[in-house]
Amino acid sequence: MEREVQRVRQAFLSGRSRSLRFRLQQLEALRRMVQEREKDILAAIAADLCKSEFNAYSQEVITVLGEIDFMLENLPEWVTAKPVKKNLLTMLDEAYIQPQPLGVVLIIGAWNYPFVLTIQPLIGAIAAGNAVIIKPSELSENTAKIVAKLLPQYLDQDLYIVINGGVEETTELLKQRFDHVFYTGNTAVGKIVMEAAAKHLTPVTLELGGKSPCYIDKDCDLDIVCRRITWGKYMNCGQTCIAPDYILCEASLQSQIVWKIKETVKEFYGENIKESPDYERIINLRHFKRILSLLEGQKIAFGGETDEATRYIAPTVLTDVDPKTKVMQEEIFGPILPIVPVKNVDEAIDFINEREKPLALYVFSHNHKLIKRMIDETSSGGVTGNDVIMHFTLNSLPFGGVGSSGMGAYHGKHSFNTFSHQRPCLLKSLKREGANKLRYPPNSQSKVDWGKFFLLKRFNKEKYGLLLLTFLGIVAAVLVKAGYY
Ligand SMILES: NC(=O)c1ccc[n+]([C@@H]2O[C@H](COP(=O)([O-])OP(=O)(O)OC[C@H]3O[C@@H](n4cnc5c(N)ncnc54)[C@H](O)[C@@H]3O)[C@@H](O)[C@H]2O)c1
Ligand SMILES: CCCCCCCCCCCCCCCC=O
Repeated sequence: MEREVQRVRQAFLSGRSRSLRFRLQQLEALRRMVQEREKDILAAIAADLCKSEFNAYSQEVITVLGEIDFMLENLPEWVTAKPVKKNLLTMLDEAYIQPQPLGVVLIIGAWNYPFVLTIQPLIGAIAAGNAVIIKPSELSENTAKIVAKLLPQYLDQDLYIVINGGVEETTELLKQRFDHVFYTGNTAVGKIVMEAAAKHLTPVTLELGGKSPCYIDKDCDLDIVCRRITWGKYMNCGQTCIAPDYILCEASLQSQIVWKIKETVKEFYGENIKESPDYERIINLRHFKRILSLLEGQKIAFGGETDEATRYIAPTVLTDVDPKTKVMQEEIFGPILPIVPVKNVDEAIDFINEREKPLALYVFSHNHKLIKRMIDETSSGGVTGNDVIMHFTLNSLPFGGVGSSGMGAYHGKHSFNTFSHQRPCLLKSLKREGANKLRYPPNSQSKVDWGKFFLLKRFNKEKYGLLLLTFLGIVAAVLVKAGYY
């Protein structure tokens, strides 16, 4: 493992990943890979999650292609140095921020959307000029294999490598020194990743999970609300980090919600859900059994059917759920939707704030003020009002968690920033030494007074203020040079 990381570091030190031209070429090659090998990629995702080609394409491939195009379009502007405002003491100097690659980045992918959650961070890391070691999740083994097979056929083979394996390999990898670790997965492993990275003072991005609440106000169109929630909850069989985990609503709405979700499930997946090409399966037996254990002692309003051989769990809704029960203590990450009755929006806000900060928050209402209030008085990684999931699709929004749902963010420019160092640069001249005498010892009250004036004085009319300051600067420089201080 050490040798592999060393090889990638040597490739980074060669400097070839840094030029804009090279980054654009690699991103174009990645796009070609996705387009030319689309069938292989979709087949691998299907084998891992029993996902139809249509679903895999719209949930994973579109996002990846959109992200590459967005990078190609904007990268030339992002990589350029950005001049910054100056003060009087640096008026004649050059001051700018230069984004630079961090170095060698480790990306640990997740299994639930095994392609997009591995490749989208890779796009950001390449765009920022880094070398990358990619560790796909071994739970989605088919996608892991196809990623390891295809990437070297299209990308630089020393700068971007794939290492496959499980806990043992990840543990070994995490002993190495990286310049950034980007991990997507559960909170417990997130802590392990952060602890290992801390040994090298390596910064981390942790894309974790949590129980994302969904508040339904009584002032809303329940037909539409239930259709949107049904889509987001049962997509990928509930194995979505930002799936609505549970519903909070007034008790009087509960039976209507149950009925409308049940009808929508029929509309989406037909009478025989098992036969629907749009309904996925649970990734493995361990997760299947974990999800089933969450049903114990619950009132099942509909659903609950299971088949261990195919790891099928039907779309399920639970009513009058006691917040103290197991299903409300951990992230469900499966097709079970508990409804917890609350008295009103105040109680819903308290309920959310008494728990760990979730990755997403959903609130449905015609009342825009109520939505804004929910946003103001709670915290979560992201929010979608009057819909679910969709904030993930907008690459102008940073995607990430807060508190126990994660740290850092990515997508679009936010990925570029995550994988870049914003290097502050100030380039001075070796001339004009007179002005510098102001800060050299021996110090004096008049030097301090001039320093205060130059560095703290604010002028309303910036243009004229700056001219005046420049003039005063020259006077000060002449006085200092002439030995008046
Ligand atoms: N924020 C996001 O974008 C995002 C995306 C997908 C999933 N998630 C979260 O991920 C969670 C479910 O997925 P999961 O794959 O983490 O669940 P999981 O419990 O199936 O985790 C298994 C993964 O953890 C690794 N692992 C286990 N022990 C380890 C150790 N000691 N050292 C290193 N690695 C170890 C395994 O190798 C494997 O890859 C959910 O909480 C979900 O919300 C978040
Ligand atoms: C054919 C219509 C296209 C609709 C696009 C819908 C995109 C959904 C994207 C879902 C991706 C969710 C990733 C979540 C990451 C965490 O698990």
